[in-house]
Amino acid sequence: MSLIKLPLLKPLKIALLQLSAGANKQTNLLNVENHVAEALKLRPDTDLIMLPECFNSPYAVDKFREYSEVVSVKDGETTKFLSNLAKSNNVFLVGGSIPELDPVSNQIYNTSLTFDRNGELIGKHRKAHLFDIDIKGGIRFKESDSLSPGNKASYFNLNEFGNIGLGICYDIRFPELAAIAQRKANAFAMFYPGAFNTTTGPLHWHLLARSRAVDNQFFVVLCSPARDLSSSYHAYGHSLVVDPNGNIVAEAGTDEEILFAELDPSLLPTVRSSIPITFQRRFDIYDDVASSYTPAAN
Ligand SMILES: O=C(O)CCC(=O)C(=O)O
Repeated sequence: MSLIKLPLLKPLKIALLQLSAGANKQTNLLNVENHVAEALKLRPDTDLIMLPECFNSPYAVDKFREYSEVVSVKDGETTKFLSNLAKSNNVFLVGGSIPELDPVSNQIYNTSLTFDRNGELIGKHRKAHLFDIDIKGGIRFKESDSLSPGNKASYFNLNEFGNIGLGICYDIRFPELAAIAQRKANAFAMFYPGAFNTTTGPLHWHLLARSRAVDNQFFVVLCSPARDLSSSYHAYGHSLVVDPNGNIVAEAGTDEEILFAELDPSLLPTVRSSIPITFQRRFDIYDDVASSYTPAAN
């Protein structure tokens, strides 16, 4: 079995900011700015900083429209803020997610924006799978009451570090997005800003992160909000970094925290030659998956 020829990429040093977000947007943005400064004080050689899902607003279906903004480096408050933050600190920034207002359709999306070191917007992902669940005695949440779904799988280029894929939270339950990033973009990692909760977090958070890592033999990075028991939604916390072998290499607790890790892409060829599933895929026998029937929900 031959080794896949991956270009020699640089290890990526990352910092995940596990933060809580309250009702005041300016306070939330200031909290981000302060934690970016703190992360870079602790580790000045950090290449990339990642924020959680919904870092500038409460995570609540009835609040998304009120907090939504257009995505525009010129006119969007949070887009401008993130762009300046990336540029002034000379870091890549995976900007968690924000409620986005599409000024043409008037629809709201749960959208993640990624910036390069010059503050250029290099990636935008609209959450493709909306979190509509109803667990008796657990949690009921219906994003589709106010949000619309995005309609594409996303992957971006981080210059000398290579390509990453990106999904948002519930997107992690659909292995196709990660597989597309690996197959189409040769991504070395999948990033998911994600706000699991105290019901589904203990059930599936680690399992899903490790599954996507093992499926694709790449890194999986999850950045959660901190848990805030005074808010209506109790985020799980436990921001996580999983290596291409499915090992958890860094994990946060439940409070606000900065989690550091290094993603070394030289691990990928080693893992892929040891257990060669990446080369053994049988697309000749599963090429009709996308067109197969969808069972009715009820
Ligand atoms: O999939 C889950 O259990 C949680 C998903 C979620 O909280 C979200 O998509 O925001």
